Amino acid sequence: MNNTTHQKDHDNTNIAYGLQELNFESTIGGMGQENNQRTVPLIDLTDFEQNRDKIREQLWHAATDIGFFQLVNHGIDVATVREAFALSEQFFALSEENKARFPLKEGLNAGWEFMAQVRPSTGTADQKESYQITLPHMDNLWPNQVLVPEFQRILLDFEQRAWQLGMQVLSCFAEKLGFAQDFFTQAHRRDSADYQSTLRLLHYLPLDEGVEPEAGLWRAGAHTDFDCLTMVFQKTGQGGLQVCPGKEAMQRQEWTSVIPQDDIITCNIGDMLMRWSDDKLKSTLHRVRMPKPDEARGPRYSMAFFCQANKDVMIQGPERKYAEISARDYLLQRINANFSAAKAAEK
Ligand SMILES: O=C(O)CCC(=O)C(=O)O
Ligand SMILES: [Fe+2]
Repeated sequence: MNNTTHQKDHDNTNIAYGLQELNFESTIGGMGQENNQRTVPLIDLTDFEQNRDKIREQLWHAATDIGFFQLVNHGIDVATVREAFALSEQFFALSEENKARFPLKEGLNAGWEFMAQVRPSTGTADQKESYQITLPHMDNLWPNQVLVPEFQRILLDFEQRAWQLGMQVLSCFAEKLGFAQDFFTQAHRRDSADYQSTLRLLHYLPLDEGVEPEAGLWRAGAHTDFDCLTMVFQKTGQGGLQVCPGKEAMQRQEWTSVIPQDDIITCNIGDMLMRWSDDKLKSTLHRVRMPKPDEARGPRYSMAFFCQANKDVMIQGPERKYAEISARDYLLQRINANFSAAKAAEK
């Protein structure tokens, strides 16, 4: 097989994969029903190195089964998490004019956007705004010391801590997949210009008093994540995240609520790691629903850290189930697929 044909085969595989994902996403945007019998496993990271064997098995079980797990005693102090949340709230409280000084850099996951994310599953914009930090692309995107004092210093430190914890979790998956323990750490090097892991601050908009939201609106429409591992920091009492794990749940459109807590991090596997693990680790569909009439109508804040392999890293599982693809091309393909689906939904 010559190089060109070989390349074409790869492309076809990738396109087929993308379409399959999309068809599936566009059928899953409805309300469905709740099933709160299922639970998301809670994994205690106390004395991680001493307990590595046990923790590795617990992580693997959760990630190959439901694709979601929660971490407790994870080493990021709750005061540090609250400090980051406080800065996030200060940023989103700025005037629109001030926030608009830090516009999202298209395709780079850096900067501020307001209701700009349209999900293929729903065809509507998520009822949220976000500010994303992706280290190589932050020129002109940091609010200064007058606008939000200490924003840059504290959030850079927080990003580093989140990265470190993410790499710790990924080291367990690396071992189970037969890779070196630091395999994913090398693939997510923070000092590289190809780094594309992202810390995203999220502000889901409050509901107007006495006005019921239109049907079909979501704080975050049903989706799977593109990355390897997502770590979501949430606040006690600010619920809404729901997961739909596996084929059976999907057929019945059954959604299970995740209970948020300040000192717990909710994690999920993304599509990139699912592919990298030859589909052993599960990237599970999830969404953030609007508050019900009897629930608090205030804003919801969360912070998500997305571990996305550096652009130049080649992705292929130990069993070579899928063609090799660079992390750059993989993400571009997923983003483009979403973009065309959003366009199609507008028509
Ligand atoms: O805010 C949350 O709880 C989840 C956010 C999420 O799923 C995402 O940003 O991909
Ligand atoms: Fe997500």
